[in-house]
Amino acid sequence: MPSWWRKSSSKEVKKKKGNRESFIDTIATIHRKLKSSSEEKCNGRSGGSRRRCIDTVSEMGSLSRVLSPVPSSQVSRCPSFAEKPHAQPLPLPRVQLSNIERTNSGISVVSKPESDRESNQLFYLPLPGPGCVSSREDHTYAEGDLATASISSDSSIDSDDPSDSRLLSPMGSDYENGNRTNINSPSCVIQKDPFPTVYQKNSKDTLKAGHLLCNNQVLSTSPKWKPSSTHMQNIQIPFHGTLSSAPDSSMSSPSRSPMRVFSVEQVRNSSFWAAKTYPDIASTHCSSPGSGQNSGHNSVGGDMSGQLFWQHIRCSPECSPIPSPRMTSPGPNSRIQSGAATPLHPRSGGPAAESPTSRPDDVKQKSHRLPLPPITITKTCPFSPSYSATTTPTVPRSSNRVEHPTSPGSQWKKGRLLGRGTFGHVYLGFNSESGEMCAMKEVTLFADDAKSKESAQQLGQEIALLSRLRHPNIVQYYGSETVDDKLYIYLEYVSGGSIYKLLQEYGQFGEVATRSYTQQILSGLAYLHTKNTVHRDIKGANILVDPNGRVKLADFGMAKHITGQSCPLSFNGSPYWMAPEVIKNSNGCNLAVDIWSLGCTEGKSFIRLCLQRNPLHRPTAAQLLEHPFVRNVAPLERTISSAEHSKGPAAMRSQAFGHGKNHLKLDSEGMGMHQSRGSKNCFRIKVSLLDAYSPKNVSCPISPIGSPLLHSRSPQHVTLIPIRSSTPLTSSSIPFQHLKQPTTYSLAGIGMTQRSQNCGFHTNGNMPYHEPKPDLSQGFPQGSYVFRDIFFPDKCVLGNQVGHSVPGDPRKLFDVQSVLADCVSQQLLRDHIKLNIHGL
Ligand SMILES: Nc1ncnc2c1ncn2[C@@H]1O[C@H](COP(=O)(O)OP(=O)(O)OP(=O)(O)O)[C@@H](O)[C@H]1O
Repeated sequence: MPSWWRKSSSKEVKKKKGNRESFIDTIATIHRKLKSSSEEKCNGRSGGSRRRCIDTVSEMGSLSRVLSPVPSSQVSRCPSFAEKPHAQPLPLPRVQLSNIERTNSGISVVSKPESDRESNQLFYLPLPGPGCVSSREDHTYAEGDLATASISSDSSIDSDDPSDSRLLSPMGSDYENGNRTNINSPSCVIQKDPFPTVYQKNSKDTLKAGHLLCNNQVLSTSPKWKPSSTHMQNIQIPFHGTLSSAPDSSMSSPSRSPMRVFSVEQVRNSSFWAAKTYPDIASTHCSSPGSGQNSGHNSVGGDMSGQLFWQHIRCSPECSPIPSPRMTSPGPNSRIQSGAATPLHPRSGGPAAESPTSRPDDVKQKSHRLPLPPITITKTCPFSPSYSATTTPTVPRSSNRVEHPTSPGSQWKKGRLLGRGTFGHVYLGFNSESGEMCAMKEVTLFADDAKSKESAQQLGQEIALLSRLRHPNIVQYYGSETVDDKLYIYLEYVSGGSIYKLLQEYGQFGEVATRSYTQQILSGLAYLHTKNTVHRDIKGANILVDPNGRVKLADFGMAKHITGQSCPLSFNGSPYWMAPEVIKNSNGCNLAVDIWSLGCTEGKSFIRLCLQRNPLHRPTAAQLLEHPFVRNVAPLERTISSAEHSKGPAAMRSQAFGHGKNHLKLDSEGMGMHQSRGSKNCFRIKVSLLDAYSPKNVSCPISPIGSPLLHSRSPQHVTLIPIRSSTPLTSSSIPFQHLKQPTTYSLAGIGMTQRSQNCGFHTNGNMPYHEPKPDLSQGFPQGSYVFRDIFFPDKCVLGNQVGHSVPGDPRKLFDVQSVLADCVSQQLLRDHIKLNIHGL
């Protein structure tokens, strides 16, 4: 070999190694900071606070331990197992035990230096230690864990990849699917704060931590929920071959989706990416063996020519005219290449395997196999490279489950691919010991990527934020760990997939679902905002649904904790959901940006409330929870449960009405305005959409999930005609203050003939309404759609009276208000509505 070549190669190796270390340093620094923060809290406490501190540390997620800045200490703790009299071997088959060493450290996996990787190594599988026991006392919302951990029998891949079902032009697809901005596209925007402050670390510390991490190769987090067993050990399992524990895709790098808005630096480098040659890609087929899955976000198969070819023939919604140089996902042909061997990434160091429990010669089984007992798995693939990745100390614990698992050796095994995101793939994780499931977000950390560090920062930010959140409408964070060059984030498994996917597969939602989802999203947002955290990427693809209809906000990669009134100006998120102030860089980011995004994502009923250009005019999430569209919405799961015990279809319809408190009353009163079928005592209200009177100057961003109510097929027909507006429409926005204006909507019913004195009210018994007097020449009078009763349910309108008192049965009027509110909500969904009531 020529000397110049050797020199060059040496430099290259050093460079790559340096990049790798630098990248891992970033992760390490993030984890160290989290740990440091936790330790500071701990040190500031004493006595009885100690336990609480431990809990806090545990609850903060494994991140603080995984990426401890002092990994050496963690490592040193591993052998201490011998000193622990309570240390007991795991109930694993003998064939395993011979190769397993245990420690009592709560620290997870530690592997040998890279130089030893080709030999049979011992590395520690993460098992929680006694000191990591979490009381989980404040796990208020843990009840949802089991509900969401249902097993999906669908062997196919659940992908939310918008590219799956669309043949769109790059721009068009981007627009319709709302994917994040393509850094290479003309519409790309600039992120002003590419590096969150919290992750701007001291370089020395970073280097130190990173070095240790590199030496150890594998570090894992402490579990968010740690088993309370007193026999927590780590296991050392001989390692054969590569440590690529989840080498499903050799191209899984933490690169971003082309549709995501990123930093200035990224944008600047876009030309670099566009012009760059991609030896890694060219030399590597991007396939996801066994995935059988829809194409990934930014996936194109194989080398660059393959990418271009695919884009030409398919134009994935996330495809950019300029293919992303950092394609992280298997190509679209991965579906038909299911089971095909995955070529190695030049640095993957070993053969890829889709599943850690898979045999290399049984690819199909890799992606579709059922969870097998540990002994079976072990015999099949006792120490496969990917086996380590599926082991984690992280054990989700719900309040209604045993806190002391019989076996402390809970191990996550990577299962089928659930979806692909910007940073990597998400797999189903199964704990064959406990039977639990989780979602494993896997990110390959290739340090030769100039942007990997930033990717790590973003992931670290997501981890840091998620670890502090606990709410039934937010995907629960379980923990994270770094295994070799892969980062795993363990999350609550939400088996229903995203709203986006559900809409794609099943079409529009009914009103009950829409209202329920909206209400739950708002609940999650309200909680999030109380934490001064803004999600910044609310959209259908990031809202998951469990089998019981419970909604979970997910993907906090763009989330940010803000201090003060607003966070530093940044441009993150998905353009078509972005609030105007974000786009205009006028006010930076604030909590209100999520409200705007919500208006773009759910139904249309909130659109005029949410999509107000002035963020100060937007109602808060808490205020929107009082909107009749979501107020009193019964949880879907409760509705289903109640329906099972109902006496007949009428009761079920009543249940399905959505007003948990009122639907029975409505039914008995014959006021089931949303029931147009079968209820003799009901009247129907029909809605017609007149495009000719569509509102003017109304910002109406296209949602990738569409509007469930725009093309309603629901038999529920509601018609309202706005007759007047106390606030003449002068702009596209409706100041929130105007919501306090008197009600000026209309609802005509049978026999409603009594006209009010000053508002054009008509009454029919207890049924208030307004005479429809649409000023069509003015367009849609938006102001008339916002009325006090929506937000002030205690102030009822009866006849021409506005007050708190409710003559007769208060529930009746409340029902009426609910009905009216529903109608107005419907009214908000349409550009123009025509009254057409049919009495029965
Ligand atoms: N907790 C979960 N349960 C079930 N499926 C999940 C879960 N988290 C993610 N997924 C699936 O994986 C896909 C990608 O996940 P996610 O969006 O979090 O990744 P990402 O890298 O942050 O993507 P992006 O930032 O581009 O939206 C989701 O669309 C969903 O299909």
